[in-house]
Amino acid sequence: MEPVKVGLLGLGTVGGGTVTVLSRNAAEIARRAGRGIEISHAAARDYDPEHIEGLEAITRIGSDAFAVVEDPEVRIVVELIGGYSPALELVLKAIENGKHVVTANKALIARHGNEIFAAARERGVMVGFEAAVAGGIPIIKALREGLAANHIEWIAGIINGTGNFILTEMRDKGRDFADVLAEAQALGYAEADPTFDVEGIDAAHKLTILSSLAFGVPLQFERCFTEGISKVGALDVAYAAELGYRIKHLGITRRSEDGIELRVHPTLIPERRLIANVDGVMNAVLVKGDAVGPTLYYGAGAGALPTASAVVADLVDVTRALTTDPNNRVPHLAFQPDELADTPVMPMEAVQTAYYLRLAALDQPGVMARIASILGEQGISIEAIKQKEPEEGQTHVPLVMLTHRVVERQMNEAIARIEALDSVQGEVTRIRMETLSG
Ligand SMILES: NC(=O)C1=CN([C@@H]2O[C@H](COP(=O)(O)OP(=O)(O)OC[C@H]3O[C@@H](n4cnc5c(N)ncnc54)[C@H](O)[C@@H]3O)[C@@H](O)[C@H]2O)C=CC1
Ligand SMILES: N[C@@H](CC=O)C(=O)O
Ligand code: NA
Repeated sequence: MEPVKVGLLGLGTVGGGTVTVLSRNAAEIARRAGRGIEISHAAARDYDPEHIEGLEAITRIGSDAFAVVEDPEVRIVVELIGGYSPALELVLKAIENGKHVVTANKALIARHGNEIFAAARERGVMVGFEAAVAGGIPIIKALREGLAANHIEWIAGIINGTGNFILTEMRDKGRDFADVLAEAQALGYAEADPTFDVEGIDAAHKLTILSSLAFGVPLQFERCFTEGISKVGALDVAYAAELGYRIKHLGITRRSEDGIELRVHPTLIPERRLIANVDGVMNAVLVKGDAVGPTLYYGAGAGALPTASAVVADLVDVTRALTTDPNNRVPHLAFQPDELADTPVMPMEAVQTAYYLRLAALDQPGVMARIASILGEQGISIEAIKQKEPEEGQTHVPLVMLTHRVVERQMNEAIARIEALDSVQGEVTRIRMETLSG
């Protein structure tokens, strides 16, 4: 059978990796897919021909991405340019032209996926996006197919490689934040706008996708609570370690009677958990299903070849399913499109977690009692409290507390009241905690 013809948009980190994987493993991929998969037309604004293995196999390379989606020979368009525009217009045009799409663009799927999947359904084409979440880890496949028997209860994941790389290097080598971020950018891990990585926006895009796949709800990126890692300091990392915890940037989505939690924030987790020991650019996703129990998926979350592994796996899937009845394909969001539920996403104020708190207070009789009574009045019980040595020349001493679980609204109130005390200096640092056991 004739090889299936692919149009490739973008020849950067992931585009280059995709060319390489398709060329290196061409024979094995064809044995799996039932026919060869070849890039017949590529477009990129700029690329480095010296460093892309397999580039010579591409018949036509230009700079006009719209020419690729209009190319009648192309059956599958692979979008690897990133961003919202013109990626959205290109993907919609490809679908309109009856082409299948594969993309690694989580920003696009999280914000425009509902529209894209509706258009694809209408036209009877497939949209693959395995590379969009946790890079090379086949987590979308796992949720859509492998765990299809389960009522999924919650997911917690380290889903941004750049952020995990930064936290790991800062903790293990005492390196400076900006210096590690520059290295992540040089290695091709970071987003075009790296604030997406450090402020949790990229993780929120991915979590939005995971939540929809797990609970059968439409994509609702705008409802995701997002807090980044830029304020995580060396002091809190060290205090957390003394207490037996690691700080990880987690995406957490949980379903309960009250709705769906959808939140990305730095989180203290017990250091004995496997996921607490996932370091560097590696990602890990913990999924709790009612039948299977907890399952953990681990692998490289960013980088050329790991991400290309997911892009090419989607190409194989699409190739295998080219002739199938569109109604019998695996639904984009795991649940049949007419079966999506309208379970609400809970406001962060209504979410319950335990907390790590750090504050600076005057070392005087009665101060600790006052703080404890404010917490008590808000229904917050303290699990552990430690008074640290004051820094050289400081009048206030650091106090570190771990609390039991409480609704965020109560904690906001308690923090506001503690910060208003004359005996307390500056702001209270708060980091949410999860045991990830239930
Ligand atoms: N770098 C990584 O490790 C991962 C990236 N992704 C996603 O993959 C996508 C691509 O990311 P990278 O490869 O890192 O980006 P990149 O910046 O390395 O490459 C982008 C490529 O697209 C081209 N391009 C941009 N705008 C264009 C336009 N209007 N017309 C034609 N060409 C255009 C550029 O010239 C370049 O060749 C993004 O959506 C990103 O979020 C997903 C997982 C991992
Ligand atoms: N910038 C992202 C790339 C992969 O999705 C990350 O660092 O995880
Ligand atoms: Na993936």
